[in-house]
Amino acid sequence: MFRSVLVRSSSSAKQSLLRRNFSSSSVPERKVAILGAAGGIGQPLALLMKLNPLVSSLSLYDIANTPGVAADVGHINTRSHVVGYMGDENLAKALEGADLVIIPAGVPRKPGMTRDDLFNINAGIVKNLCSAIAKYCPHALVNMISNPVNSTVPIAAEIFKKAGMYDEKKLFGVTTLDVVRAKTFYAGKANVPVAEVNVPVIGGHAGVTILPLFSQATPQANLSSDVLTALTKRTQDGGTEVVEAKAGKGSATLSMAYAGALFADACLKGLNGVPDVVECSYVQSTITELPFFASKVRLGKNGVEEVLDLGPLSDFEKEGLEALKPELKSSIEKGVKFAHQ
Ligand SMILES: NC(=O)c1ccc[n+]([C@@H]2O[C@H](COP(=O)([O-])OP(=O)(O)OC[C@H]3O[C@@H](n4cnc5c(N)ncnc54)[C@H](O)[C@@H]3O)[C@@H](O)[C@H]2O)c1
Ligand SMILES: O=C(O)C[C@H](O)C(=O)O
Repeated sequence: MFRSVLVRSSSSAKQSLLRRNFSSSSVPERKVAILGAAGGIGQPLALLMKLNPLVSSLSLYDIANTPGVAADVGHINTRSHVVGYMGDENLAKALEGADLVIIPAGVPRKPGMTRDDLFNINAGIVKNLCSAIAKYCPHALVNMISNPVNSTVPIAAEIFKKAGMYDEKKLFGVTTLDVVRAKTFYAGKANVPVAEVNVPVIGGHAGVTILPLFSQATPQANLSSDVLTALTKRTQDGGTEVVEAKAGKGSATLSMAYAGALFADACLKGLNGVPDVVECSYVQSTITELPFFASKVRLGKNGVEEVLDLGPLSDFEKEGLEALKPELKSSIEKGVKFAHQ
């Protein structure tokens, strides 16, 4: 019985009342689709996006269990209209009209695995979902969470190119969790209020390809090189720290949902014309010789408005930058090759 449109958040009369109320406000209508919405990240991310007043329509898609998630989240008395969709045959409806698609679909790591060990399963999932995006919402921004992000973003780009709709300004690998972690760990060591901390994180999203730039952290603190080395390593290993603590029950979900919601909110603000929205993200880039690279990005009405320069790096960070390039290059090439098989 759940093979077609599944759960509506409230009666159609109530919905049209809501639409009337909001159409008179200056907040544009925005449809956000989450693919993998019933998963460990998908559920709390659905909750956080339901709380975001910039969202008018929330589309929750998964291969299983979306009826319950949509019914549950849909009862929350916030702006958006929630619809759950399940199964391949409903993917088109889930995507049609989406302004932003967030993809946390795929398997997570277990202890002892690298993110690249997820490639064989997740690459195929991402390929299929991106083919559908190309068909049903080619103008949407895409926030890729599924790992290995260093490869899944290039896969998405190639699928979009094949479909003739690739716009490099609209494809983002979500690396916000690295920034969230760098801020938390830095605030602890620098003994400054975490809410005031900013730390850019560049490169990619796996091990040494994650490079926090503590030399650019604000507020600056006089930390020793040993402390900075340890902070860098902890940021690079943050995902593994969670995978090990969860002992076989998956990877970061709650902090990732928070990070995913932050990044999605920034994308929506950019789409809505809010000026000076800057976040780190893994995007098509020319600031290094690598075709995809995470750095600070200014978001605007069409997605990426500007990929910002790296700024001055310490000698330690310069070494880290050179050290990450071979792994990132090979992950990108692996993704590109897969998309053409
Ligand atoms: N970018 C990051 O910083 C970051 C952080 C944490 C996790 N991740 C990655 O996010 C992914 C999801 O992690 P999780 O903990 O939510 O996993 P999970 O297993 O709890 O949830 C994944 C969900 O995807 C769904 N799914 C599988 N195939 C699908 C398809 N074809 N279409 C739609 N949905 C599909 C599953 O049914 C499941 O509900 C993993 O690849 C993980 O490594 C990335
Ligand atoms: O570490 C993982 O496998 C999940 C995610 O990429 C993370 O950084 O937490």
